[in-house]
Parts: sequence; structure tokens; C-alpha cells
Amino acid sequence: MTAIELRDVSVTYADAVEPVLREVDLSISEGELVLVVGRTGSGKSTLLGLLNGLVPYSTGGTVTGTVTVHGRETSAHRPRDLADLVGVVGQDPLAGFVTDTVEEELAYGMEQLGLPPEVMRKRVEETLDLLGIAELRDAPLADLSGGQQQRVAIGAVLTAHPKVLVLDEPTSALDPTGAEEVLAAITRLVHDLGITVVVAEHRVERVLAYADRVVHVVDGAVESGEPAAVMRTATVAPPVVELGRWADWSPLPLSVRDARRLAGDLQSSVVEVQAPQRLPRNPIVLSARSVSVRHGDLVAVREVDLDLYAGEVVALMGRNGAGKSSLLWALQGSGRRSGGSVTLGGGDDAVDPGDLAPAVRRTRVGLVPQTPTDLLYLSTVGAECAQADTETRSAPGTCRELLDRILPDIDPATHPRDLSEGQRLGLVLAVQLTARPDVLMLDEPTRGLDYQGKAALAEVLRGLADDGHAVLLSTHDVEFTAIVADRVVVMAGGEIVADGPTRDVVTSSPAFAPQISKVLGGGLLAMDDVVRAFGERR
Ligand SMILES: Nc1ncnc2c1ncn2[C@@H]1O[C@H](COP(=O)(O)OP(=O)(O)OP(=O)(O)O)[C@@H](O)[C@H]1O
Ligand SMILES: Nc1ncnc2c1ncn2[C@@H]1O[C@H](COP(=O)(O)OP(=O)(O)OP(=O)(O)O)[C@@H](O)[C@H]1O
Repeated sequence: MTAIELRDVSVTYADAVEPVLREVDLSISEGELVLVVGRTGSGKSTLLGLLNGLVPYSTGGTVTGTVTVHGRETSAHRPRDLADLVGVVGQDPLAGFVTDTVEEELAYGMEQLGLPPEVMRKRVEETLDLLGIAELRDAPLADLSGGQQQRVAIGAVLTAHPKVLVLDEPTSALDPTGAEEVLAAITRLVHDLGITVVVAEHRVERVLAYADRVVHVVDGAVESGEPAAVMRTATVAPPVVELGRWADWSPLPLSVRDARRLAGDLQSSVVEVQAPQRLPRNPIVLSARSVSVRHGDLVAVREVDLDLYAGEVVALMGRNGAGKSSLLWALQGSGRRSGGSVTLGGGDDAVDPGDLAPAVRRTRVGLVPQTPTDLLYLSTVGAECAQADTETRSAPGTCRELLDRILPDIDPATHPRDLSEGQRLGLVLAVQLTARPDVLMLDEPTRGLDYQGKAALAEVLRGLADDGHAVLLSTHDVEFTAIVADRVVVMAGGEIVADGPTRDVVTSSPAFAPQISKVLGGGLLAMDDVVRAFGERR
């Protein structure tokens, strides 16, 4: 049975010269799990938005052709009249919340459908367990960590048992183990209830092994087929696929398991290629002693000691709710701190960032928040960049140059609101990087970025570190950590439980080891290491 049918669909946004999607034909069967991939800004969210009429209903623009979901033409219904059929989780979970607490949010969709109270209670309990958030049932949504919010957002649509589940980057805020659990739970629904799932994801490595089919969005067109066939030439490729292409393996590996089967002779020629990693011991730029953060009764950060050195990029990792964001904000000086001291700089210039005026603080300790959109308030990309240059007394064009390095070709006349999620993040990153603060902190800075964008961001951050700055980023993206970080600090339950050179920390951890390390071992972390060890092509 066909669940979703797109016939000759084109989408053109207002003021755009070219359609973002052009004459798309796509048919998805009931019970399929379809993974949508493509470069940042290629049109994945647009494709997803067509499935419940959000495009064009709330985005504007012109749609031609027909989109049918279980026989209902979406253009003839408002998105909320399709809610019983299509459940959608957007890229920003907080934006979609309508109630105040976890339990209310999980029940809301079912109330709208008028389900009996006993059914609602049962499904709420099942979903709390399924997503591992039972202890949060009474928690206010606004107080949850990013990953906790993402779980609730997924749960809120699951409880309504829609026939079609649409998820836009559902794992971007989830810790690696949590992402696996959530995807396994979703796959179970596909198998047991015959639900159709359409998921767009930049961390392709997390979802590829679960996908029945891959839809690749490129240059306004949509290419759809068997995962291995589409991934052979797709514009985005996770590390195992890149490894398979590099080694010319057939069939193309889609998972670590596939790759290990094919890697026999390569594995045996991997000698411990890398010398033990040593961290630079430059001057300390920021020093924290016994820092604690309480939110009411909850101790989110417990007596943490941490030194950041000039010249290093440090990745802060750990489960959802471990206390990473709380620590970043406390170190930066604008967040809550219930105990301990933070010192920025040394000697006579040493200062507690909490004592600095906000305008000065920003130039010394920058923080790119998890939902960075709040930082944009001008009406064009060009104006945001010009403002960043002026404020930081940088040469005109500095911000734009940074943006072009991370994501080229964004039209300066675009309103930031009309950018895709990744493009918006790219703009905020460029704005913050223009300030070149002594310490730059970033909270989960890769949402919406494709592999190329992440590689470019890594290069920019490395360059900043090489110029004597320190970078501290909180991330669940193990592949990004592998290419960017010198050092990894792991938090659990508000405390630091591991701290050391990236290779030492991640390769010994099943949750944090990147794909290349899992396949080849030998201290290799990313494709760059493979190429360095074995050459451009096998
Ligand atoms: N409401 C809108 N008005 C005008 N242009 C838009 C609007 N929404 C998206 N666009 C443009 O359409 C293109 C595709 O955006 P879309 O969000 O579909 O991309 P995406 O592939 O989901 O991106 P990402 O990987 O960053 O999530 C982008 O160039 C974006 O600037
Ligand atoms: N404003 C707040 N009020 C009450 N509790 C909060 C608040 N902010 C965070 N918390 C709680 O503090 C704990 C740590 O949250 P924090 O956001 O620091 O974690 P995190 O490691 O950054 O998580 P994630 O990886 O999901 O972003 C969580 O249990 C969270 O629910």
C-alpha cells in the first residue's frame, strides 16, 4: 500500500529565483523507514514539510503538483487536520511545545484526538519508558536539557500513533547511546505497527543501518533507492561510506559491522600509526575551581575543576542531562553558579567573567548557545555580518568570509528567518567567530551542518586555537569530535569522569569511538588519518 505519493511537485519560496524542489515524483510504501539526506540547505526540511502541509501553509511560497498521504491530498487540509495521520517533529523541539510539563505534552496530541483517558494514561506510561524519561514526568519543559526536550518532542507525536511519522534531525541533541535507543524504538514501531517513518538526518552514520530506503535531495531533485546504491554517489557520506568508496569495496558498507567484514587486510596493515597524543601545555586561559551549579534542588554541576589552555580545542561530552550546558554557561559568566570560582586570563589581568559587563564579556568569552537563533535580529544576512564586523572592529568582510568558509553561496539579501536550520547556525557561528574571543564556547554546534560544513567549521576552530585562543565545545557528535578536538572531557551526573587526549578517551569508549576507529583501530579516528596512513586511494 502506498502511504505517501508526490506527483510532479515543485516548491518555490517567495522572492526566490529558483524552485527549491523541482518536479519531484516520489512514492513511499506503508511501513517503510526512509532516510532523507542532502547538503545543508538542499531542501530536506522543505520535502518533509510538504507531508503535513506545513509547506506552504506556514512557510509561504508556491507549491505545484500533488502530495497525497494515505489518500488525503495535503493541500486540501490544514496541517492540524492531518495530525491524526502525520506526526511531525521539527528541528527545534522547544518551538513545537504547547503545554508546560512533560506529562501534559505527551498527552496533548491524544486529547486533541479525543482518546479515552485510560488509553491516554497507558500510552503516556509506555512512551515515558520507551524514551527513558519516566523520572521527568512532572518536569517543566523549559527546564529540560536539549536532549531531554528532543525525547519529549518525539514522544509527544508517538503517543498519537500516527500512520506516518516525520522526523527532522531527531538525533541531533541526543547522546550517542540515547540516539541508538530512540532509533531502535522507532524501528520497533515500524515493524510492529506498520508505521511509515520519514527521517531527515545529517548524522547519517546514526540512521543509515536502520533505513529501508534513502532519498537524496540534490540540486532541487530527489533521487531515491536502495541505501547502498544511493550512498555510492550521494553528496554526503558518513565515514564508513567514505572508507568504502576510498577502498572501492563492494557492496558498499553502511555500518561499522559491514565495514569490519570487508576490512580484513586493511586492518592487518594498520600499525599503531600515531605517536601518543600529547597536549600543548601553553598558558592557562580559563581556570575553574570547584564550580557547582544548582537548579532548585537539582545539582547539575558538582564541584568541577577545569583548566583550558591556549591553543587547544576541547570537546565536552556526556549523556543528556549530564550538566554540560549548565557548566558552559557558568564558565562563561552569564549563567547560574552556586559555588566555586572562575578565572579568565592570568597575572594582573585575571578576572572573573561573571564580573565583566556583558558587552565586554562577549569579546573575551563567547558562547554559541544550543538554540542560536535568538542571537539574530537584523533583517538580512548581509546586515548581520556587517554589524558583526563593526561591533568587533574587524575588517569589513571578515564575517562574510567566515560564513563563506563554513557554508558558501548564501545570498546576503536573505532574511535570517528564511534560512535553513544549518544555514542559520552557520551565520551565528560566523558572527560569533568574528569576535575572536580568548575563549570560545559552543553548545552543540553542528545541528543542520553537513559533513563538508563540519569539516570547514573544524578547520576554522583549529585555526583560532592555533592563534592562541581556547575552544570548548559541548557535543554529542562523535565524528565531529574526532576531527576537531585535541582533548575530550566527559561529564556524568554533574562531575568530570574522564579528561585526556581525544584518542585516549574516545577509542576506549563504545559510545564515543568514531566509526573509523571502530573499524580499523590503531589510533585512527577519521578518514583524514586513513588517507595520511595509506594514501589518497587504495
Ligand atoms: N520559509 C522560507 N522562505 C524562503 N526561503 C526558505 C524558507 N525555508 C527555506 N528556505 C530556503 O530553501 C532552501 C532549503 O531549505 P530547507 O530548510 O528545506 O533545507 P534543508 O536541507 O532542510 O537544510 P538543513 O540541512 O540546514 O536542515 C534554503 O536555501 C532556504 O534558505
Ligand atoms: N533552568 C533549569 N531548571 C531546572 N533544571 C534544569 C534547568 N536547566 C537544566 N536543568 C536540569 O539540569 C540537568 C543538566 O542539564 P544540562 O542542560 O546542563 O545538561 P546537558 O549535559 O547539557 O544535556 P544535553 O546533552 O541534553 O544538552 C538536567 O537534568 C536538566 O533537566
